[in-house]
Amino acid sequence: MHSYQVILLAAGQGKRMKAGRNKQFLMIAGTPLLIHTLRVFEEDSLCKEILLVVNERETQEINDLIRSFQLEGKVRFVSGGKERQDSVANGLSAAAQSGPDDIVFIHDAARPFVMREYLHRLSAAAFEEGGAILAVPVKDTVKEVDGIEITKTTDRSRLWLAQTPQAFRYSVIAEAHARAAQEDHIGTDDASLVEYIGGRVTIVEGNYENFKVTTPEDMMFAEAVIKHRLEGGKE
Ligand SMILES: Nc1ccn([C@@H]2O[C@H](COP(=O)(O)OP(=O)(O)OP(=O)(O)O)[C@@H](O)[C@H]2O)c(=O)n1
Ligand SMILES: C[C@](O)(CO)[C@H](O)COP(=O)(O)O
Repeated sequence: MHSYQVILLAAGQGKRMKAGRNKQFLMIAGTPLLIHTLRVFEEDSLCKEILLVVNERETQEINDLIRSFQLEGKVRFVSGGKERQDSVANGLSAAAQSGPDDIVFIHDAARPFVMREYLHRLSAAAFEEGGAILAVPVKDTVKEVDGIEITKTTDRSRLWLAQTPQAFRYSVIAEAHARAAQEDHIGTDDASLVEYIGGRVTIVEGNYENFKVTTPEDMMFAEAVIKHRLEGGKE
């Protein structure tokens, strides 16, 4: 079992949620979204430290929130950046004392339902392979389109939906972000930056409950997951 640090990303604006504020503060079953996610890592004995990346303007509010839930034990605050990739880069800078083979997780705080068993599988895979991500098989047929015209139907059997955490040996992800910054290369996830420099990233099959809370209907799905778990579904 390999311990890890997690760069927990919470410095976005939640624009697609249309809530007028950072979605991390929105309540799911009476508890803020961010607290649900923080709790997972606070309670995981393999998690050594939570590098919580936040918008500087929200630091005090988030710090007060964390203390009110007594979840400050492993948290170290990091300032977020303009884009998600910038926030990750700031998190990596804060983790710079890590050894080259230390495992770093990068996780969207907007994914509150990741389960501990998957975190442990991911850590082992990242240690063995250098990089690993949670992902789930596509369930729908996926089309490429031009405007409204379908130009291609992709081979679904080879398509997976990337989730987070995405886990890497520190040296691997640090090099990938350094090269991306040097070459102004932007990726929508961190695995793509490792792929960009020819690095190996593997898949650990996760589950569909680990979705990213992004748009208003996701709040309904989130409430349903909590209800299912309270009624005895697996934690
Ligand atoms: N500059 C940014 C942008 C995003 N994130 C974080 O990255 C995660 C995934 O991003 P997303 O779901 O897109 O969140 P937002 O950027 O807040 O959403 P939107 O794009 O709708 O504004 C979120 O937990 C978000 O807080 C971040 O830390 N720093
Ligand atoms: C990293 C990610 O969650 C993998 O699916 C996704 O790419 C984040 O996208 P976002 O637009 O920054 O939420």
